[in-house]
Amino acid sequence: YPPGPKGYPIIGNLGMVDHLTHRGLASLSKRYGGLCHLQMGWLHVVAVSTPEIAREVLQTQDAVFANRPANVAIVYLTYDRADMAFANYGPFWRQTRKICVMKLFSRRRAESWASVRDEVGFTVRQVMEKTGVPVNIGEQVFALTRSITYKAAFGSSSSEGQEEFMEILQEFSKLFGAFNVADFFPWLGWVNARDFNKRLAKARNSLDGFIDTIIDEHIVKKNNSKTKDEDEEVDTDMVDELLAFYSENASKNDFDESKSTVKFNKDHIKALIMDVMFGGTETVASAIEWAIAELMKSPEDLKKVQQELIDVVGLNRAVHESDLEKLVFLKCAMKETLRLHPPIPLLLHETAEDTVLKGYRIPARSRVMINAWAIGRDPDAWEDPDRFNPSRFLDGKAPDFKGMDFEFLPFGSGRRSCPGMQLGLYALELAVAHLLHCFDWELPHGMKPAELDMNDVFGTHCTEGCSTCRCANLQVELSLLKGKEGENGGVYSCAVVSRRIPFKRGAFFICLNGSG
Ligand code: HEM
Repeated sequence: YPPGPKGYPIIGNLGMVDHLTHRGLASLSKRYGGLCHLQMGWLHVVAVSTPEIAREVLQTQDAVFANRPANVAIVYLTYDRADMAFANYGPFWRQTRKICVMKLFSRRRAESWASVRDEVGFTVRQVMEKTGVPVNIGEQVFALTRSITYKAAFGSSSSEGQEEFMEILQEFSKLFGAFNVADFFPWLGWVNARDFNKRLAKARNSLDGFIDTIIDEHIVKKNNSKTKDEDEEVDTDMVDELLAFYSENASKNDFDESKSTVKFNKDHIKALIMDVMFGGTETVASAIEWAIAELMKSPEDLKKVQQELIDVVGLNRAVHESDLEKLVFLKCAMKETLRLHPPIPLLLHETAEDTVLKGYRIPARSRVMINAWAIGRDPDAWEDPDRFNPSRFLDGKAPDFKGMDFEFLPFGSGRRSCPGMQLGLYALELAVAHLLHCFDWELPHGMKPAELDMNDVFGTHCTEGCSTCRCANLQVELSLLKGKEGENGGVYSCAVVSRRIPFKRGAFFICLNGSG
């Protein structure tokens, strides 16, 4: 195996589970090199932290590394990987991805969504009402991207039910990241199986209850519009698009590239909608928030972006989509933000078979974590890597994020790269352009740019706080594995959960003390 810290018998490096973050793995790579191996129970974990090895994984041996790892909760909550993000590489994934890229994620389609424009306009009006008082940009933009994806999925006029849906998503994200012994020791699956499985079933039932009704309403609408006028143009949402492929009894095993037809059942539609909600909400919100934070910290660059907006758009009208292509410096600032703060800092892949990488053995079903965050700050690839400097992208030879430059991977590269890139960039650029064009910003309470806290928290940023972990930023959830509730010596699993970030990756730990 590649070099890595020595582990204990049976549990291996499970005690280092808190190192499975972009920062933790970057620090291990300083010690063990760009390819590092950890043994987490039965699970082999391989971390990749250099552009050169990333190229080998995402390009040279792309097919071997193109599966996705999934834990017990993910398999159950995605209807046995009936979605695109967690489906393993194969005919089902290939055909589903083709349809999603053509029908759901194209830039042309995004631009036709009134929802992006309307929601950005709504956010601007909300900020306007708060002129003179501090605005919580993070909360504001998370609400924005939540609304964009919700309306794009279910219909542009509906915000009814959004809160209920977000609560369901929140429970999903807690379960995706909850510590489950079976993920590390499959033969210990019985330890907390009953309670955990009950929670999983409850969460999936809530989603079924919510989306099945929406799908049924869409089917009725589709049948009615057929009887009215076949050629009439109707405003379609993602459910409408996917229903064009609907067949009640479709099965994943029907997917065969020799057949030209593709059929989805309700589970596929639900799982694909969840991909969009998880993939497209927090990623874009986090990028907008970091972009504003970095520009607040760098007033010279902020001034340049605002001057460009004045030159291109003027001050007598709002920014329009067609302006975006001309906003060269703004685009550079967005690239620089994604370099320093990739919203998905670790690309999670899994090997389909045994392979050899840089002379080391990598077994089948290894979890491969490509550290896009560390690679974006690699001192061999970037000059002054930790400095926010959008001008570095003015040079035509600067790396691009389209997937061919392995030192810059905010959207990944190769087969599993982000299919929502165009859509994500569109929402990101439009939102930042509007916020900087409509308002002058300053830090609250006389704070100086140098005092701005630019630390990040891996995976979760809880807005609720929690007394249990004595840390105001994290909300943790304990579930009793052994012993009595509240008594010392009881063994708990303790998952860091969050209200804000739907996709939590790996930041969990075990408490061995009943008092918490
Ligand atoms: C700034 C915005 C975004 C960023 C930085 C981003 C980044 C990423 C990254 C890094 C991956 C994984 C690539 C890999 O494993 O190699 C990914 C996958 C994915 N993204 Fe995005 N994303 C963004 C926006 C979106 C949007 C708006 C959508 C949908 C509406 C979306 C849907 C997906 C899906 C479905 C996948 C899984 C693809 C697959 O496994 O085949 N993303 N994204």
